[in-house]
Amino acid sequence: MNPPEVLTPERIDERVSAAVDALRSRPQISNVFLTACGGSFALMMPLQHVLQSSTVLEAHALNAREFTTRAPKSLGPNSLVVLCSHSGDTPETVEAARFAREQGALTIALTHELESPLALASEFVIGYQHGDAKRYAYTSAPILYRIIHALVDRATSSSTLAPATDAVAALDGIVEGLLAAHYDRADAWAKAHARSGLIYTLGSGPNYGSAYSFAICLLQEMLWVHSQGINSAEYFHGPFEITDFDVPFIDLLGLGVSRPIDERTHAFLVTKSDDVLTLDAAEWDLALVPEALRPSFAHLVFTPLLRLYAERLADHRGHPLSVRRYMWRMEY
Ligand SMILES: N[C@@H]1[C@@H](O)[C@H](O)[C@@H](COP(=O)(O)O)O[C@@H]1O
Repeated sequence: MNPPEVLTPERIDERVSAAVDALRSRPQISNVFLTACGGSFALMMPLQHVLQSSTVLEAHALNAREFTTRAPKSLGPNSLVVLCSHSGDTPETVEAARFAREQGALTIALTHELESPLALASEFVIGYQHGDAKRYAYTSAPILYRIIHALVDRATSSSTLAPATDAVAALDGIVEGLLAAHYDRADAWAKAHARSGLIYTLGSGPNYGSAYSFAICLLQEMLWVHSQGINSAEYFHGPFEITDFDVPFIDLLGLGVSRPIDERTHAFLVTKSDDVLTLDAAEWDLALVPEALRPSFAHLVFTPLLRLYAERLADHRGHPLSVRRYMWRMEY
């Protein structure tokens, strides 16, 4: 059997350049809507963080159905709408692209399926790599990261796209090194949690999306484990009351301005739960990533690292990540 066809880096880079040129030449961009569903929506959360913390652009990360239902009054020809759908046929995301174009917004969509309804509905379409033959640098999240830095540069007259692109080029080495280093730990954690019915995930700032997608996509959707992705900044405002010695948590510790949020939560958590898996970005070798970018870059590492833990969990539970009860199997 032939290996599945993978889009080449050159082809992806061409599409990224076309989208970057389009957002550079747009006469005005005053707001940005980052919209998708599920795991693809989670990819938008760190982008909103980058835009809000470094530009005066109004930036909104919204589920695609929320986006079309709210029909933001500020959406129009001065808007950029960034969409993502792996399949390219999630109806809510396709409808969001159509709606955005009707309002005159510039639409840039990422999808793995270049002939899909989303690709046809969007003005600029960028494909990405996926599956065993992928390079992490050419998967969806790092491509979005590059595009958002082009927008930061436009909005602030800075030059972050080149260092962000260089940082992304280092992603494969960073992720592969960490996957090898974490394999035994992930396997032991997964074996210990082969019967766990519930696992919470915690993260904040640009890493909240990684915690959220791990909870809703990997644990709930794919492994049928009860979960919630809790923003560490919200932990003391309700969720900490369920903490107990035998309640499992995965706690993501990020970098930069969000780290004190994570550290405060972590310090409390480990005194009350004996079952905390801590993944700490401060332990990684990020020498090839400029220091200023490391806080927002970390999510590009957390997501594939968490996937290793899910894959080991799937193996120990005898529950492949591909199994669904309802999704894609019936009308809903
Ligand atoms: N884990 C995700 C889900 O969260 C999402 O609802 C669905 C549609 O996603 P997409 O629009 O990216 O194809 O598929 C994936 O399995």
